[in-house]
Amino acid sequence: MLTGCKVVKNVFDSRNIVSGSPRFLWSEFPPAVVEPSNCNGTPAIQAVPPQPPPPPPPQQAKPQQQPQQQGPPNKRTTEDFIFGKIIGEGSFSTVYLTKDIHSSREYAIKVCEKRHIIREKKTEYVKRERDVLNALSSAGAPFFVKLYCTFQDTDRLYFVLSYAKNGELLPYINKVGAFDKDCTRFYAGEILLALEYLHGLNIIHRDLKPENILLDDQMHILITDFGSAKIVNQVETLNGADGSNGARPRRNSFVGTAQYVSPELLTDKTANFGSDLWALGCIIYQMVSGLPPFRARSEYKIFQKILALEYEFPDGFDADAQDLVQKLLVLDASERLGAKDTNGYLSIRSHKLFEGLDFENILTTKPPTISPYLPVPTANYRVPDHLEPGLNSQRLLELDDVATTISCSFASSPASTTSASTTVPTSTKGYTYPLRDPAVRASRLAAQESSSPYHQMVEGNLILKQGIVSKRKGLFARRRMLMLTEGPRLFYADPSTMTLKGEIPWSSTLSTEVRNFKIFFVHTPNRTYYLEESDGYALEWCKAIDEVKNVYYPSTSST
Ligand SMILES: Nc1ncnc2c1ncn2[C@@H]1O[C@H](COP(=O)(O)OP(=O)(O)OP(=O)(O)O)[C@@H](O)[C@H]1O
Repeated sequence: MLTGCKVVKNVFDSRNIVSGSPRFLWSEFPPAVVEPSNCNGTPAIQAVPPQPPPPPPPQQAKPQQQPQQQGPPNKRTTEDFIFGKIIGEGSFSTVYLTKDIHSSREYAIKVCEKRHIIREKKTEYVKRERDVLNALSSAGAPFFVKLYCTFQDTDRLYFVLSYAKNGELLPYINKVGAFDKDCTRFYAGEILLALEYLHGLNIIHRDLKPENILLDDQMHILITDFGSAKIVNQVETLNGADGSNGARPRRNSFVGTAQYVSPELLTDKTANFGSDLWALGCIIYQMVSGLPPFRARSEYKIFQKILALEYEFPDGFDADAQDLVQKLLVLDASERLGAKDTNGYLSIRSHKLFEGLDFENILTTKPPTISPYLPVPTANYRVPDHLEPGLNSQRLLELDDVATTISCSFASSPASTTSASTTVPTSTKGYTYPLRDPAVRASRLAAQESSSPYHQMVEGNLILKQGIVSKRKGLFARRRMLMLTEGPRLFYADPSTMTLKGEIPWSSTLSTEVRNFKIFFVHTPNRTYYLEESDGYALEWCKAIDEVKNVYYPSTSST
């Protein structure tokens, strides 16, 4: 069993951590997490008789109606906070951004409906989350969401938590596709230190995944979701005598986290500290490659792959990261790297992947900007010096027309994106986009309808440019037919199965970036699409997309 992390504790004890000193903040609130029963004399969670539909979410407190106080009250209520936007929703909770009216500090308040908790039998889950957060917050643990206090009213429980301003880690991985090595090193390092700390307090998280790793305003991690956690004092088993044992009943119902579950949880229904290290291995793999290592269409198949240790490293996977992942994704938990360390995870810390990372000062280190990992191009890129393959003269004429029309730079408002008939903006100068002659456009549309197998997939819009590209997510690439149409729309389909796979969402902020002759990016607010055109026509794609953008979003286009 892995215990103790003296080195880490010493480091952390010596500083004020993350967003403000926990001691200072605690002094503003009840000195320890207030047991709900202390707040207003009623038990934390109790059965309530059936009632009318639950009341609406907490209303904004009205500071001006508050009685004058000498500092904040000892017992908190919703009146002490201004409730702002919803920042997240769990299966039985809603998380609000709030502001403490006394200190003006921002907090995330997790609101749980008691009736829902009881109906869903989540009482143990909620209690465990409170207990673990309390233990961590009392210890002043960095890298974790802090629980400042809890309170309740008749219908709800309230957890006042530190606000992780930058949300979850997962969208950051998805946005860039895969982290570069600096980012992987940094975030893997912080997660490792968090686990050292957690395990040093004899707590196993048991549900570590990128969705449960939040980011504060400085982009340092704040781990959350301790409903599945376990404070270890004896044998850690998920299956207690009563069949519930306080653990989330997930043996047959892993909710979206099957990818990170350790083999021992599947075989023995036991979790140990090494189970979190397994999850760390999965997360490092995902940061480097873009996807978790064990993937399949069903949970059952994912479990089979986990038990068979069936996963692969895609081309371009960093060698140091690969070595560490291989040492963490080991079926026998006692053989995982770090499992035999008695003084923190020193063997993991000294792994080559972490070379150069200043663990001791990581909290005061500015996290690296999250940047995509760009595999070194392997092929020779040539400057295209002839016409685009596959384009016949008819198609070229179409593009000519598009370019001519666009160069008129008429002022049209962004069109709706539903169908060809409604998406053709009319120029104020008498031109019709995309072809000057509506009759020509109509005949090309008719030709497309009768000859293009993609006509339905693009919802009947006229295809302005299409071609095979490799669409990458991290280190994984898929062959796709990319189609730029009126609308504007950017569809992609699987050319072998002839199925529509998705669409790159257009908005005024969509932009392109050419990386080299083959590789280009399409940036959208939530994701950067990494596309590779194997014949070297990346620039042509960007030009076409930019030109179409000029037409539909003339005021936001830079050219
Ligand atoms: N302290 C916080 N700061 C910022 N966002 C948060 C915070 N806590 C939770 N969230 C956001 O709210 C969402 C819901 O969180 P919550 O803890 O209620 O549920 P969950 O753990 O994601 O789901 P479940 O309880 O069903 O497993 C999270 O996914 C997260 O994005």
